[in-house]
Amino acid sequence: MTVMTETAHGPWSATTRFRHDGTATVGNVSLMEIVHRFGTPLYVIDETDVRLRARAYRAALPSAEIAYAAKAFLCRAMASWLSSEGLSLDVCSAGELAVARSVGFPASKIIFHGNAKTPHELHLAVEQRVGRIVVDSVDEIHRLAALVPAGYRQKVLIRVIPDIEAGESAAVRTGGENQKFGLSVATGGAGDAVSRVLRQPRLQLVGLHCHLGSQITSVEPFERAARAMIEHLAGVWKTHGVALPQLDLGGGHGIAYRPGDSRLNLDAFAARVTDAVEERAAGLGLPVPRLTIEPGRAIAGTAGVTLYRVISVKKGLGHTYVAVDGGMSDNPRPALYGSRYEVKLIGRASHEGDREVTVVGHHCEAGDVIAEDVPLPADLHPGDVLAVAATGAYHHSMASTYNLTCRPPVVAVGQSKARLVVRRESLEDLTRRDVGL
Ligand SMILES: Cc1ncc(COP(=O)(O)O)c(C=O)c1O
Ligand SMILES: N[C@@H](CCCC[NH3+])C(=O)O
Repeated sequence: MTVMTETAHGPWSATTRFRHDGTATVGNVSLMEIVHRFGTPLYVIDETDVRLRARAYRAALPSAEIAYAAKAFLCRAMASWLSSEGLSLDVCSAGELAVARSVGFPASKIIFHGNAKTPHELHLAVEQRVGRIVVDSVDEIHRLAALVPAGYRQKVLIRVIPDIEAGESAAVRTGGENQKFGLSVATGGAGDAVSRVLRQPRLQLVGLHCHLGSQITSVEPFERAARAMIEHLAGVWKTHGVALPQLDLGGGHGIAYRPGDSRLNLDAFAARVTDAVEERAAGLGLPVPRLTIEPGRAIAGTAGVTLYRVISVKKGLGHTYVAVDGGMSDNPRPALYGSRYEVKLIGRASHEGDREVTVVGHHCEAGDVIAEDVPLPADLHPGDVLAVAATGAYHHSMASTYNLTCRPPVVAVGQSKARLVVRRESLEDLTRRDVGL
């Protein structure tokens, strides 16, 4: 008898497969076997998918620097995969820096971001000789310069507000005026920062940075940003006689969360953004800068799957609620951004038709929803296991201990084996962190 195999893709990782008998595998490893070994809720991360995406970026933009945005998801395993794939790393906290450095991620390939880096973070960044620090305020310039020892010059980029906004929801659009990131060209703040950095003998300005927002599925705003940023680089050249060699266009590349969702087309992005940079630079007689891009979600997102156990199925007046053993503490995105997900029953076949249900979490909050109005088999019952797609980015990294819930572990799958890379938080972790009464 042949067992029908559906190749998954869409929002699922490159090696995810579903069979009609209910078997689901990632990298040839059964997800139910992972559940039996490590319990639920649990994040699975497909190492092959991460590596394939890292390679796709390097192949599409061979002369650019690809700096993975660690905020999407970072653990020591992830940092070592990215390092071995030759990527650079965008970090925005001492914690991300520490995890990356703990596996020997080269400091020279680390870019340190943040709108309010603490003095301690700046100190660590300089002490560890990170490749570049992205200046995000005028206040930061003298604070940073004072930390740089004699005989050393810290390379910096300046984050400029491109005044181009894009992204899934207002909460993740960061390229416009009147938000906390970057320096405004319109107010003269960006120009002032350039002059101040150029006057600091211990700082070396190597380029400009911008970031539009996140979960952007159209190339057009990136093309516009590329042209605008080349104009700003030309402005620096005209005013100060310095042709800055680098242009960092940030991240924000969108992925599909559900079948049929659009996502950013990487090849179109590469071709059109490269053309926009080259054409505009040629038009202004400016040397073409080297591009850096900082994709986070587009590298980690589809590599992740969250597995939950169903605790109860409750029929309400309108909706049927399927409650699982996780929720907004492992996935706050529906509550924060109204994000929608693809959910599948795994581990058994169902011959019942689907009905629309709302998958909710176990937290003490009405907005604790994982997936609203999703089709799932009508005979779903407690004990069933559900898989939620595309949870590799901004899930583990945004997890909380709300209701004093233990954060789930991360299990990596690679070379046909599953291994624990981040352990499950324990009740002892939660009680021992309190040090006084
Ligand atoms: C400066 C910067 N770079 C890169 C990213 C990564 O974004 P994404 O995961 O959407 O690619 C972000 C977050 O939006 C960011 O703020
Ligand atoms: N946390 C957001 C993305 C923010 C990107 C960081 N600037 C999300 O889950 O979609």
